[in-house]
Amino acid sequence: MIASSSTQSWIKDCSGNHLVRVICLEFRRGSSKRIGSRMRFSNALGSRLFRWCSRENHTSVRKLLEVDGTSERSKLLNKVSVLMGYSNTQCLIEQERACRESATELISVFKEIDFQEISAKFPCIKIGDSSPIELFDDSASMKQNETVLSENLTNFIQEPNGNLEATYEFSDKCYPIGPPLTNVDHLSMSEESSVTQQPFSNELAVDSDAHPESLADATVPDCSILDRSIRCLPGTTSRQYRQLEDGGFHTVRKLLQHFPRTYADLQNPQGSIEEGQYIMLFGTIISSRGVRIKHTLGFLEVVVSCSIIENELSSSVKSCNSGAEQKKTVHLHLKKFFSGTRFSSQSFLNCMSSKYREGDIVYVSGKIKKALANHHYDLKEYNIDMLEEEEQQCTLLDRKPYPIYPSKAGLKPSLLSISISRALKTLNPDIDPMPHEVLVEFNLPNLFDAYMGIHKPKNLDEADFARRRLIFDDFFYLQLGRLFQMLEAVGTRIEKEELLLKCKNHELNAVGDDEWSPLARKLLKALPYSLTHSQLNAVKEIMWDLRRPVPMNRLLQGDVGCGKTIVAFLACMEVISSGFQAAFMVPTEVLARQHYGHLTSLLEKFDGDECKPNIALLTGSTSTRESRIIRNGLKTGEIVMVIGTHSLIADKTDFLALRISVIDEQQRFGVVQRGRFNSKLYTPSIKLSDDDTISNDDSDSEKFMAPHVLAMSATPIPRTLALALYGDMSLTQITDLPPGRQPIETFALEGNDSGLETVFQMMRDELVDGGKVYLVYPIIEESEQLPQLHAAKADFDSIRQKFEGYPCGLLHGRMRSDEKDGALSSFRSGETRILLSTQVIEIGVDVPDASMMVVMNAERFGISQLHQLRGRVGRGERKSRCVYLCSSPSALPRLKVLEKSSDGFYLANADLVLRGPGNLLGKKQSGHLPEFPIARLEIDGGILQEAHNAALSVLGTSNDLALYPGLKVELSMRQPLCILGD
Ligand SMILES: Nc1ncnc2c1ncn2[C@@H]1O[C@H](COP(=O)(O)OP(=O)(O)OP(=O)(O)O)[C@@H](O)[C@H]1O
Repeated sequence: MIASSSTQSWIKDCSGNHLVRVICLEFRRGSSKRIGSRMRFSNALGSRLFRWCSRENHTSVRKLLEVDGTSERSKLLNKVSVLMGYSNTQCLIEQERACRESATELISVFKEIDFQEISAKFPCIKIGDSSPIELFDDSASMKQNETVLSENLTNFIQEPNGNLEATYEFSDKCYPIGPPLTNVDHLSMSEESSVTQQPFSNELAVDSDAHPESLADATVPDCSILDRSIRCLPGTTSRQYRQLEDGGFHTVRKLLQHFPRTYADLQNPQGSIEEGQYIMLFGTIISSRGVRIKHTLGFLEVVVSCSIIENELSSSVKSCNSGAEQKKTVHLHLKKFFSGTRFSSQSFLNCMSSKYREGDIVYVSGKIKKALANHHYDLKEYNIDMLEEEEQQCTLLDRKPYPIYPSKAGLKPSLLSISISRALKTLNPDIDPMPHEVLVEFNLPNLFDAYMGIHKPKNLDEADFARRRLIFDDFFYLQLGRLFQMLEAVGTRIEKEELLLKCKNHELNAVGDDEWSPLARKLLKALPYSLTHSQLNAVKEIMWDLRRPVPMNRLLQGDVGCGKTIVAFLACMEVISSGFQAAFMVPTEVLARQHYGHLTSLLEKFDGDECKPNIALLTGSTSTRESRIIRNGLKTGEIVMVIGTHSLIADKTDFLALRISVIDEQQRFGVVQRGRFNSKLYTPSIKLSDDDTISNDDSDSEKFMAPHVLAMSATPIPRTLALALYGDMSLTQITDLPPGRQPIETFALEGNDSGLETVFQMMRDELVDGGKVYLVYPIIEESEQLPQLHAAKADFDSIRQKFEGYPCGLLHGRMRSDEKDGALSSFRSGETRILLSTQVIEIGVDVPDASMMVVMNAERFGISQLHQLRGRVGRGERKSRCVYLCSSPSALPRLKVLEKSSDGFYLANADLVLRGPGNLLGKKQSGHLPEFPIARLEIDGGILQEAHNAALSVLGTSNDLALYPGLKVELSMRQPLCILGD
């Protein structure tokens, strides 16, 4: 071992005496501590030396000191001793012992060091700072630690009764994160030493069972503790940090939000054990051995002894007799085989078996493979969780539920469990940013108790209570973020309060139809029907919103065919009447044309030409010339309303004074697309006409405003889902259907030959009766991969032949838009009586006298989608029928749900439960649905509503959250933009 003389002198000069102290202490530790801690201290020493060396650029020393994770601690000490001029560690120790035997002597030597001189010479070296640098990478907390440590050291030097070992012990271990250190900062030395006398950080941090109040003095309230790096967790090795970080657990919060998938019952189950049975038992390791079978094969066998209660019958009989529970002991043999020369070596196997010590309490789960002998069983597919910490063993004895964690990113559940326990110990009881009144109002535990309760419950009720709080948080911050953003867009405090009031009380705000603008009243008059009760209420509510200077953000929701379109048209007329423009965006061209046709036909019925608004249709297939003219008209204000597809939000489409944007089938547009309308600002002072019946006096001060947004959803999303998705939107629901509608008779049949024949007969009857039939297909052309699927194009000829005399049409997404338009208008006019189509008709197609629908391969569609399709019939007064054909009988039970109910909300809930919320919206949309770590929308809707109310009341108290800085920080940590799904 060679080291340059300059290096040797550097080491000697800079810190020789200090290193001697360290080596002595390390050496003493070596004879008293367990392997794990020895390694940790070695690493700390090594890392510190590395740091010194690299800062001084002593590459030769760095090389010399290179130690891998498995190096012996003594090797490292030897290397350092040699560098310092001793022949080995033993020699160093002996020489040192001769002159400094006691700790007092060590102190006096330590005091002899001229720290100032050394610090001046080597500013990079913090004398006495033995913090485990490698274990931290949070630079902020590092700096804090360094300051505290150097202060501590200075204090220590000045403190005559200081104890070097205590200081070393204090500084060498990991530190509790941020806040406690700040506290230490304030402590006088005597107070501090009383803390540091204890073994580190587990004691400094919170005892899991301690009462919060008792800890309040020891910690500084700080919820940011949750977002500290996991590198602050005490007792974790560098390797474990790396593993955890690789698994995505970068922060304490991430760890704590890894919730148990279940809790094991501490009572080993009653009853007998049988082959093939899956068991979960607590037990004690009674032996562990590594056996080498041959050159390349070996195995590890751990035998666990578990005590179980005899089966119920015998137990009750015996307990009657003896008055005590009858227990029997079973032995589980857990074998793991290793192949390859390296892994079958005896030393490797011994090393593996040493991990399982006799007497250790473990939790074993797995499948009984076979009985080896009486009460001895071989286990397969097993998992073994070591209950390493005393606390966990207490849990066992106290019969508390034992949390079982799902593994993640290949991390062992046991590592996760231990790390979570460590994370819990670093928590303060006052990490909770939630206002106390919210906790009281909604009967919730505080966050500290919730984390404790979910990870270390005393009983299942406590776990449940904790879960409720954590679900509440998931929803609360989502709602708070959305509402907060909504308020941000509004100017004054009064407006904000008004907006919040509106969110709370729907019924308060409405404008009677006698107060509507002339255009809206004219449209109402032109309708061949009168509005239903809920249509009327919806319009009144929207009109109220339109008269306010703040942008409306409203979701109009209603079942298929309930008549949402006319509500939106009336809102547009109101805005146009006051001299502004309206945009109506739909997801498909077919729908855009249909709405355009519908509105123009209504406008034709207006008395007098002079007041007819100028409306336009702008879609992807509008010719360049025509779209240029339309865009120009919108820019100059000549065109007051445009109906179209995505082209409406294109950058080149500019409006002079866009005041409302209606978005039909809004869940088909992303949040970003919806938001793009907001960038099409308008100036309230610019109006297209002088006919201003709406007072805008109060908005004079505003230069620009975002347009009102009226989103419509034909997919009946359950209220909970709507709230989660659009918590920032006011919700209006149309709950009734136009009068005269008859329930659609629905049948779910197997699409075999006889099923098909039955359906064709039904079709014939319908056509003879003057009806029109939709035939819906899952695909356009036949597929070799999916031969069981019927295809629209492939079936066209055979259907035409089968129903001779009844003209057929074809409609699918690959047709040109004029062809699609032609197919639909032929069907509408009755020129064709059968329309073979793909699901392009699912959205909004309105042919009121279509009276029958047959859906081929219905198993390919979701329940909500099938309900939506079915909504294409039964839109008039004619009795309608819908048949779902499926290719396999196994799909029938699911389809039968549709036979029983035509309530879109009920079906959407059923779909939500069956498929999960993400799927309900389709792949493309599920990105906009927030992911909740613990909550499930399907079942936790009630808590979502409470969280929504809580968010409203918090913002009602403090619009900008100025009174709740903790909540604001928490909100920013939870990144509301991600929550929004963008
Ligand atoms: N109050 C009413 N009385 C009678 N018919 C009505 C009434 N309101 C709307 N309708 C008619 O009901 C049909 C369906 O209306 P509309 O297309 O607006 O429904 P929707 O809610 O948009 O449904 P979808 O979700 O299918 O698009 C239309 O033909 C419309 O003219």
